[in-house]
Amino acid sequence: MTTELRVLDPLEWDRWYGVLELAFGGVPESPEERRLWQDLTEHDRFLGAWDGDLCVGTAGAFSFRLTVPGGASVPAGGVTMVSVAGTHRRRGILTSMMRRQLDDLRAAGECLAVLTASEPEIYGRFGYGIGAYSVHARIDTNRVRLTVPEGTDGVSLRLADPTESSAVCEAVYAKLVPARPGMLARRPGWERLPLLDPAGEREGASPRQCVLAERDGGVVGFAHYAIKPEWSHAGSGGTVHVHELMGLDPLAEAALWRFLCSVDLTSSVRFRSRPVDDGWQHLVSDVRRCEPTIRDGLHVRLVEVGAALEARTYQAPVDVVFEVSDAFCPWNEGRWRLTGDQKGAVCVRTSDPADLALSVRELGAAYLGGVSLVSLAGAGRVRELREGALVEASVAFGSPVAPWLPHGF
Ligand SMILES: CC(=O)SCCNC(=O)CCNC(=O)[C@H](O)C(C)(C)COP(=O)(O)OP(=O)(O)OC[C@H]1O[C@@H](n2cnc3c(N)ncnc32)[C@H](O)[C@@H]1OP(=O)(O)O
Repeated sequence: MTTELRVLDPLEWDRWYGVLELAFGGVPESPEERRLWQDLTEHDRFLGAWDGDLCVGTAGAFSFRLTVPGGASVPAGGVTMVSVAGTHRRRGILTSMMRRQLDDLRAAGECLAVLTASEPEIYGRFGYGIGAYSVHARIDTNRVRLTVPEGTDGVSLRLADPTESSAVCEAVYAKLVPARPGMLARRPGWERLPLLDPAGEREGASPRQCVLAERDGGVVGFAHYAIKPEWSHAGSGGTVHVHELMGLDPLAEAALWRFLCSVDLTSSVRFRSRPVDDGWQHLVSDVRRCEPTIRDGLHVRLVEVGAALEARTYQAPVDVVFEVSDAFCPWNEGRWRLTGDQKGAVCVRTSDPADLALSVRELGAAYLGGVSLVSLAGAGRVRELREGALVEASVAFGSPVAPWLPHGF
């Protein structure tokens, strides 16, 4: 069998997307969700695998800008909509699409590729490491109390229509993007993503609601949420589902959490995909009862090791030589000397002896500062060849703010 890989023709989008839908189980998406993804498709960066006139594989890359430690906004290919038809699986089609895509990203000068995975096992072989994790939890508001910081009462709250308040919410979001590694600057059109609320997918919950946090006449935070009422003979026990919560400062965030934890006729607040260092954990009286669960979030691939390591800064001075292995992108293989600090970095090829040996996958995991090189070494994934180099590099790579990607793509 030969399959041909080619750039997606906009006229073929429906057939192409149908392959993706089927690979994910065949439940049709709502027309509004389908329309959103069609509008966001960057056709010249999306690929189809064709067996004759049959589409059998899909993959795309969005043109993102990703915040890296130090606050720079770095071009990154956002790998998405990857699928292979069930009739054609395990014949190397995914591998051929990943090959073409990474070559294309490199040619386009993007030193990073990122994705969220349907299954974490798929992408390690292509050099992706898990660079950001997220937390899911459920606050039992009958049992768990919230203690908010002094000054929280200075934040006022106002219910708003999610669509009408989109611009002010986006302004808050935009201010937060440079402050946290892993966040993506919104491209035009992406402001529609948080408003996506297909009626058929609410599972008994209300339409999306919005509360704005305000101070001194300005919006300092917002939450998007839905309420799922529940009644039994014992009374009410509804759930608040938090879809997004963003605050410009701790008081705004605390005011929003307090509001969500005190919605009448509800007894729990559920959320998925919050940062691992989120403030709510320190506001609640009983974190164990909230059953926090950690999950892989953003997978990171250094397409060009040198350029990627130069694009971020380092929280402590570092001068190390990495011996990098990268079977899938051999142009990265070999020794690289990284020298850097909080102001900037230089990463160049060297023939000096190596201090640390690792694969590009571990560099991807450590890149955003949320996974320490020491912990990777503890699993045997990083080898220290010069005493002291591991701690030096691990400290330098760390980020005071945990990396986080608030949404999938
Ligand atoms: C960023 C995103 O879009 S995530 C979405 C990913 N897509 C999905 O989950 C949809 C459902 N799954 C699929 O469509 C397909 O099974 C895919 C895309 C995951 C894999 O496509 P295939 O063409 O079968 O992969 P391919 O044949 O290139 O496999 C390459 C290797 O990866 C392995 N592999 C592929 N998929 C998986 C998997 N889900 N779990 C573990 N290993 C896998 C294969 O066994 C193969 O290993 P080998 O080289 O040692 O034999």
